[in-house]
Amino acid sequence: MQQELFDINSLIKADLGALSPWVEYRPNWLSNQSADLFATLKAKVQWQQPKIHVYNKWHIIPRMQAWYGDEGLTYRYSGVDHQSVGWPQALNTLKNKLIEDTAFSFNSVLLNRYRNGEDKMGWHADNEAELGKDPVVAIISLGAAREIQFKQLKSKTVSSISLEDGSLLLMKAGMQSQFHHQIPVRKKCHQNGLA
Ligand SMILES: O=C(O)CCC(=O)C(=O)O
Ligand SMILES: [Fe+2]
Repeated sequence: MQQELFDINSLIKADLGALSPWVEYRPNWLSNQSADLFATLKAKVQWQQPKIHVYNKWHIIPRMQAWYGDEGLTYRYSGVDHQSVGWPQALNTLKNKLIEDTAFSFNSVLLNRYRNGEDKMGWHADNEAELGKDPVVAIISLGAAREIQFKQLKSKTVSSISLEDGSLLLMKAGMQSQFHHQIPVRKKCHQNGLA
């Protein structure tokens, strides 16, 4: 049976602002499974820290990453083509639960591991051609809570949501063309987070 996603309006009234038609947030989506999943992913995933070329300089990305997708898929991120080798079991189970609960389809996942509050991701939209036009993007968070900020490009309004351990955030169709998002530095956070 398809579960109703929580309406973000009823949960984060103060910060919601311009976001309400575009995102849905379910704080305890993984109930008590998040610690096991986090431990499995930390141990089993081949975490990488690629270098990217920006404004004529090479930078090592300020977080760890790994990508998985349906077999045969190629995905370009951080300037490198990644060829899919299929889904590890833990991620396949998670993907199936996501598809069942949201009734959207998902073909790949980018794992981002923030080792502490200094690790971050800058302003961007998830608008790579491989994701298709107006993609629906889900963010599943594990470990230490980190803030995600959304900037509406037209109004420049910035809204934020705390991504709690075990939460699911859905960015719905159309969002990527109207907002950018980022995971800013949080110097007081000394723990691991993964999304
Ligand atoms: O780590 C997150 O919560 C967001 C990551 C993100 O925006 C991305 O991978 O495109
Ligand atoms: Fe993103």
